[in-house]
Amino acid sequence: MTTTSPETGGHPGAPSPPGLAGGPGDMTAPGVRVRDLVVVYRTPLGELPALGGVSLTIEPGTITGIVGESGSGKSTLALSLLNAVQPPGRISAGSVEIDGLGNVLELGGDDLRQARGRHLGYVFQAAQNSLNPLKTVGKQLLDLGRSHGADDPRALVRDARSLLERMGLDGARVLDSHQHQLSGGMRQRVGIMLALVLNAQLVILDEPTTALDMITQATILRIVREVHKERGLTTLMVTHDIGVAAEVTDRLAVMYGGRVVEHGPTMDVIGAPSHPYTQGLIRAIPRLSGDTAEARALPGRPPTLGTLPAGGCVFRERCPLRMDVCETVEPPPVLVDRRTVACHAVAGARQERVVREERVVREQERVGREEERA
Ligand SMILES: Nc1ncnc2c1ncn2[C@@H]1O[C@H](COP(=O)(O)OP(=O)(O)OP(=O)(O)O)[C@@H](O)[C@H]1O
Repeated sequence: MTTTSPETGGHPGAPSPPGLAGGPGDMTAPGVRVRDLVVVYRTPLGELPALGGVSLTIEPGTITGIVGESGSGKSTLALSLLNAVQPPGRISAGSVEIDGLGNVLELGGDDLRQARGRHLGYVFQAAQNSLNPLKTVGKQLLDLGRSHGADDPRALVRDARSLLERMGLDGARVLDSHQHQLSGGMRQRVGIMLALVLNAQLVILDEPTTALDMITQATILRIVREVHKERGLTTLMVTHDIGVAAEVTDRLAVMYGGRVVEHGPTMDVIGAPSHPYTQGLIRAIPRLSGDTAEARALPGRPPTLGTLPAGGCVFRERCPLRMDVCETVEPPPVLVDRRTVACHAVAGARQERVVREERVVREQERVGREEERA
């Protein structure tokens, strides 16, 4: 994670600092609509897509988890929500509509800095290495507050201390410390504090608990949930750990090869995964699948930018349900049992079920008519 703004070099922070007009009390959790988002990275093989047309609706007030294997595009998607993809990457198509902001991909310069400052709080991967080594955490906090118009530094410090203490740290001591005086886990919690302290309404956390021991991880997840609820936020949490997502999120988006392959209520997705990739992910984690006798790793490897197939389904090489159509046609997301799933086999099975159910209804109607006539 990093809390460093790609644009300003400072913490991008979060909107609506204490005392700022239009503060958190006036705000509601924003919804986010990502449509047909394509992000490419320049490589020796040319520009290759890390996101291949992602569409995802994040409901206001939810904690949405983004899960998937390494390289599936989770961080690229999180960066895109802030219009913060950096070279050699480039957003080449699509839109990201955030309530109250509009399409963030059309914002630039000061508008974008303001948007990040006032509406979006985030912690990116490697946050533990992103603090300024020359300044205490407290000094950096005050700089952050000043650059975002917080008019009550004492309230800011009070809030920061309270957040740090809730995460099991000595708040006053941490604020007086320089980066080198803090462990990696402590710095990670400082990053989370900085993302939350200015009351952003949309908070994006990229792997907030990696490198933390289990107890600290559980504490952080509890705080994220509590603060989310207390402040009425919309929260997006990127994690490669589906167990973490199960504990804290309301909704889950599963990514593979730069696509969202399944998205729906967390309990539904984990309890009865639809997409063959999600099924494989869950089967590989006995404590989620309940199948403690047998953790079955997904066969094969996830694709890299260079090995992603140009057409058809990106998962087909590893898919037990592979059909001819998967070779050539990319499966569009379809609504199945309260969730969207991008899979020809799942869509086909759903279609067959619908046809069967329609046949049953027609048959019942026919019998009913005959009984009436008789
Ligand atoms: N700066 C870059 N230059 C070239 N390719 C990149 C760059 N950043 C990411 N990629 C590629 O884009 C794809 C998506 O990467 P991304 O970091 O978004 O995935 P991720 O799911 O967040 O992975 P991880 O869990 O390892 O962080 C990967 O194939 C990755 O190698």
